[in-house]
Amino acid sequence: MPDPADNQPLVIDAQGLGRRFGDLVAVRDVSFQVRRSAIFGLLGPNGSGKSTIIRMLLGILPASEGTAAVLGRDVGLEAEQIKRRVGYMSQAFSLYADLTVRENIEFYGRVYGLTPERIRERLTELLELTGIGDRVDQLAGTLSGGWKQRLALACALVHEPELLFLDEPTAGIDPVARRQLWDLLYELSAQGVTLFVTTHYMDEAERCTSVGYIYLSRLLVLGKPDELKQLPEVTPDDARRYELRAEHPARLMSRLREQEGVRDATIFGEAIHLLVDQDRGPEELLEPLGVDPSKVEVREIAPSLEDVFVTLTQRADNDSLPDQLTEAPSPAEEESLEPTPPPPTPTNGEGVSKRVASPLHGLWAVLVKEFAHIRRQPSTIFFMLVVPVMQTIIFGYAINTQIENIPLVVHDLDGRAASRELVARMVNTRRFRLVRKVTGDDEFYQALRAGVAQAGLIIPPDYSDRLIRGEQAAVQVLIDGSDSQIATTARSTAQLLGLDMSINLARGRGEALGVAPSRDPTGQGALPIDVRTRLLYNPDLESAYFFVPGLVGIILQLVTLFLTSFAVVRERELGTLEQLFVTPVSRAGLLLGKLTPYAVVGLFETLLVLVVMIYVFGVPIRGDAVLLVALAMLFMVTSLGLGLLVSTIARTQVEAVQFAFVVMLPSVLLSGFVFPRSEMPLPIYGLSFLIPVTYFIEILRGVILRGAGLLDLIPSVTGLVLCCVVVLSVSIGRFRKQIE
Ligand SMILES: Nc1ncnc2c1ncn2[C@@H]1O[C@H](COP(=O)(O)OP(=O)(O)OP(=O)(O)O)[C@@H](O)[C@H]1O
Repeated sequence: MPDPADNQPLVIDAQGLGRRFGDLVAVRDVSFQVRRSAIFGLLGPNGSGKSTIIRMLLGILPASEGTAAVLGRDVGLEAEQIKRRVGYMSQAFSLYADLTVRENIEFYGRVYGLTPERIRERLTELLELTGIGDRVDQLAGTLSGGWKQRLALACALVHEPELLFLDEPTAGIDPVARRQLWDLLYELSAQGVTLFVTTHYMDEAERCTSVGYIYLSRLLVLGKPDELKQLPEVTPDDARRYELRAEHPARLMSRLREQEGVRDATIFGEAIHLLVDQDRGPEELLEPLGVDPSKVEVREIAPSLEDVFVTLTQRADNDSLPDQLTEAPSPAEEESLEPTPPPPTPTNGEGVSKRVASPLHGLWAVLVKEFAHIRRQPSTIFFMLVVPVMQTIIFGYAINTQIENIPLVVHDLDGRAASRELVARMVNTRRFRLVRKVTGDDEFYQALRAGVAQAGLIIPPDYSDRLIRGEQAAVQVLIDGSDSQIATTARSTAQLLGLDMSINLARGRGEALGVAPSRDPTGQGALPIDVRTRLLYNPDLESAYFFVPGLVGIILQLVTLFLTSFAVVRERELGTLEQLFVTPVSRAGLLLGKLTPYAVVGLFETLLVLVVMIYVFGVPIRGDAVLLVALAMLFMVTSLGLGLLVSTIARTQVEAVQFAFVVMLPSVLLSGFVFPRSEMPLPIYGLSFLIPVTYFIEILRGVILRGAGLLDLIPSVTGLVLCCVVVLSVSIGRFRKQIE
């Protein structure tokens, strides 16, 4: 009689599905169909490919071969549309342990776009359905295994899916909880929900309307449980199946296996299932073994599903991998309910080293294990090799504490040979590098405020005239005092140069030609050239002025980078990210939702650090504080992007720390935070332009110390905007709603 269920529409249609992970074939040419309201059970031993099939059907893992349609849509092309209509309960507990039962359900309700009212209704319905109402305010992490599964089921059902995937829903829970969960599944099936369940338990397979058995990545058999039991290859016409109950079944089974006519003997609980030639009765088999038939309960039986799978597995082994698997236990044996007797304990200490434990006992074992960990974790090797090389290069090559090339702006109002010589002498000291010649005061001060120059030379219009007249000529050297190290060098170099030129002049002209020595305005004898230095912005040369603003940038980057990369990687490790991937939450929604809280935290952190800077270190903000906070936000977004980038590379939290450290190292050492960038060799100096915090430190020092405005900061702001765009595009581009 045709089964009405066969007329139901197709819900899953998989054709030739395959998936490879490198050389490993996890799923090979799997085809099957599931119709509406069915409870489809996918069985198979560990690692046979069940979870991989579910992930492909959910669209979170691309198939290497074949196609699949779920609810009439192609999983490869229309995964997002499918996600609204399916639910998924993953193998591991993947809910938020630090949220309560209610909060978890509400969260998933929101993710699926339910209105607050509908969420309230669904919460009540789901609490009732799963019976978890008493624990609604308990933290999910503190629930016992069975209750966790019910909560996971409630979350998977919040949006009333038409199709529900359950990956080993009853693994690790007690028999009563298992039964209760299955009662729930029946109820759902009666309501028209299609269920796709993977399991290891044969009794659960018996409860399914149709089952597939997957072994070594291939689907061995597919059908309704009753049909499968009638497969001719399971019980051939010339054979019979019997169940035998006797004392010591395990011992009896191995003896029976050696009997002629016995095709198969397997333990099922306390009984033995025998497949024997039709012309051999069980009594005939027991007699030669000296077993009293009256002490053995015998009955003819139909094959169970387990018999079906055991038989088919053995056939598959014989057909395809005769040598490879002859010694491996079959899956049915592994899953047999008969407890395997423990290996005999050596009573006289046989096999155990009798040597007295040395103080270094176990060292070798631990060493071997640790090397294996290191070898298997490529990020550790990268970290161990790349970081020291980076450090060595930076410390040995890039960091030069000798100060040279201080950028100099010159405002030469005289413009004649003597003034040009002064400029040339300054540059020849190699301490200064002429970056700009200006013609107006505004331009001169702007160059210093914008940080283009750290020293400025003003030569008065009468410089040459005074020298010719033998009067003292004064020039002014203005020095940016923010970096006390640079400022001190600039000041002493300028003063020494003035002295040196004066002596030469005095010697060369005054003494030799008998010209009277230079005089100062009061008519007193004086040095011919008076170099007057003045420190701007930080006249007392407080080192806090230099370091603290830079520290604000470094701290902001450190905290946001670590928090963000951890936030994403932790979810990946816990499995909650996979759970989120199967929901219709958009990539932008997921990312913004994850990053915004950290942006808010970062904003408060910025304000806090600035307050500490002003009131604890006494470094006031000379410029516009609003501009500063706005640019700090821009930097923070970049930093969050960097965190996200790290999280797309790192698989574990340990890796996240390592990668974040790799990002932080150049940020601290090459950004100009401690060591002046102008002193770095050209390639490293060029590299420092790729580091976002370089621009932010320039901005911080500009606004805080020199009162720079937006126009002064255009180069740094442009650099930061570019970094932000690049970092965000790369990290968002790399972040996929898929398991890689
Ligand atoms: N992301 C991955 N990278 C590499 N190999 C993987 C990945 N995911 C799964 N595999 C491998 O693919 C094979 C099938 O794994 P899968 O998790 O689908 O098996 P399973 O039948 O669900 O097993 P279990 O019952 O233990 O969950 C296994 O050998 C597994 O190690």
